[in-house]
Amino acid sequence: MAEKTADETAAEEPAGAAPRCGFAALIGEPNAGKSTLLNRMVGQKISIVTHKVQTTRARVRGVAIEGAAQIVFVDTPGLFRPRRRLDRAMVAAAWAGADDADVVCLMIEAHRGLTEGVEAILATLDAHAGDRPVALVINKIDRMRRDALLALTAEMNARRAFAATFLISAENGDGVDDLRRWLAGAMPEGPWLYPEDQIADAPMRVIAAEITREKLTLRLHEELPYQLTVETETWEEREDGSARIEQVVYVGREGHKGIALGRKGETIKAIGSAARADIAEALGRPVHLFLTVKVRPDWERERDRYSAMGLDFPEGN
Ligand SMILES: Nc1nc2c(ncn2[C@@H]2O[C@H](COP(=O)(O)OP(=O)(O)OP(=O)(O)O)[C@@H](O)[C@H]2O)c(=O)[nH]1
Repeated sequence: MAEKTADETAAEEPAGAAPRCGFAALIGEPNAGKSTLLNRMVGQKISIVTHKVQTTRARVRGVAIEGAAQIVFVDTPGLFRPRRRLDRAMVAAAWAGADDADVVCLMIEAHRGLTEGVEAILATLDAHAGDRPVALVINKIDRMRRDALLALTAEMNARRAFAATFLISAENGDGVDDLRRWLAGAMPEGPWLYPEDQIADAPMRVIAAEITREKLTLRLHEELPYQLTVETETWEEREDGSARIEQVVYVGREGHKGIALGRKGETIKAIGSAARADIAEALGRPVHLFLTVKVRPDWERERDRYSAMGLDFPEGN
């Protein structure tokens, strides 16, 4: 038997190709399908998906492995015209994610095409992308005819030269493997950043809060769309292997507290049990979840609320 070389003993990656590893950012308007795509590529639910816009608040990352490459995704909040302070923090976080990445994917919705919002992103994109490759990802192709898709591909590429264009459906998986393979090839050569079994690096407390917020958003629909945030306050590992978690739901107004609690606390109870089930599944062990609803009219102006969501606090008014 031939003697082992240093390379063979060190590398966990598949033999043959040199290991690659880098960062990829998905940018796009709210609701483009970034979280759905990320969940599909990464294969685990780490960023919440709802029919609502602007659901991604924390900069949650996931890692996909493709052959000898590891792709670290920065899941960015949707990009839109900022109006409030929180909006500005989210937009700044999205661009910061793009600035950190080796490859940027601009995701648009097939049936909406080149919207004003996409135009606004294109106007800022070059300043952020520099020389790095930018791929165009046209999502939701299940909602559009093939000839119209080809026309949109041509229109977008006439507007800007993209390194590659992918026609995908994040929902049913069409085209996603091609995109992942291309991203893998675009990653710089270098050692892997994460061991293979560690695929989400968002702290579990943040993921647990995101899960509860997803349940609140699903249950409360139009009643309280963005004026709430969830924080994990305490997390206690218990001897029997379960976790005891206390979370606070911050709402903006007294009236919203009543909506979140529901009659005789039924709403928050249902939300709590749905969230508990998902958190227990994500953790792989039993969870005791305690939710409290608090009114905090100024939470959008408080620095601590931002750092709890993994966002920088924007200066100014
Ligand atoms: N028909 C169709 N719907 C999709 C597809 N991908 C995502 N969606 C839906 O589009 C909606 C938004 O998807 P998300 O993944 O939450 O979008 P996002 O870009 O992460 O949204 P923000 O977090 O608000 O920025 C959800 O209702 C998805 O089910 C797709 O390929 N086809």
